[in-house]
Amino acid sequence: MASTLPAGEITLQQQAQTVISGGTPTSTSTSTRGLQVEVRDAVVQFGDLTVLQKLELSIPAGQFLAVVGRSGCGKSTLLRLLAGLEQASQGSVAIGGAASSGLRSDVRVMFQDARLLPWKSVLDNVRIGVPGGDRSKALDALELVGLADRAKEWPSVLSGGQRQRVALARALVSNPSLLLFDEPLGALDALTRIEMQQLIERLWQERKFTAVLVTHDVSEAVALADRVVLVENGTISQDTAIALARPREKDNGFTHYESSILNRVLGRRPVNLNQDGFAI
Ligand SMILES: Nc1ncnc2c1ncn2[C@@H]1O[C@H](COP(=O)(O)OP(=O)(O)OP(=O)(O)O)[C@@H](O)[C@H]1O
Repeated sequence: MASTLPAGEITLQQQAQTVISGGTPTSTSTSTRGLQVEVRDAVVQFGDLTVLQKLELSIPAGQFLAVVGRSGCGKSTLLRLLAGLEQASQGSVAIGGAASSGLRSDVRVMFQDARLLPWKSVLDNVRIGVPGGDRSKALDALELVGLADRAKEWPSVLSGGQRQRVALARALVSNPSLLLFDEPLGALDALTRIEMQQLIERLWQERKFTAVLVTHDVSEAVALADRVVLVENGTISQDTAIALARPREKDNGFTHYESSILNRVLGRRPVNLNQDGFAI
């Protein structure tokens, strides 16, 4: 039967076999090291629409990078390019020094919707992400996200935040070296969102994977990232290193970064802030 899905879309079952599992698992190693990412002159087009235009981006191993920008600017396209789900028509993408040619077992993606398989238990959803469906590793991953006691339940009885925790466990269970987050917290309430941010930050610090977070929320980007890049007109138009200690407080330094990036996203003139965080 011909597929009725739009181009580029994949079924839940295919996701289970590809994005979630990252292609054919090749390793059960528990040691994680972040992968370096190099994007050179990348062009991505959909028909007549050029979404990424000679984009250059270099991410050192282990860095936490956030990608912000207006809706439709190409953030998810960039993430999909790194995941091997899109191909550049020009330019190149190298992950860990190797030219990217599709899905890799050491790269995982976490999306805004948890994309759990409804006919599988919480535990079995996490087992999808690990070579051989290793039960004890899946339980360990559920423990990491605080949901080991829900292992036998169906995804349908979990809250939205709990489903995202399961998705995080599934992304982490094979110890990826590059974890790509596409607005994973966008649909969560404010408190759950902060808890999930703290969880992601803690796991990133412990596991030392390279993280790329696409988010609409500049505050979230400044809270989590070592560096925030703005995508505009198909390329990186602003690149800001966030020199703030962790865990980050919403103090004047935080507000300074947040306003400067937000003003640029919105195309406003730069605002200088006094030491109390007020515009001058
Ligand atoms: N598979 C596709 N086929 C055709 N057009 C596409 C495809 N994927 C993305 N686009 C188009 O590319 C542009 C960038 O989309 P993308 O999802 O990368 O933006 P975004 O910055 O992530 O947006 P948002 O913040 O709203 O999620 C949009 O105009 C979108 O319609």
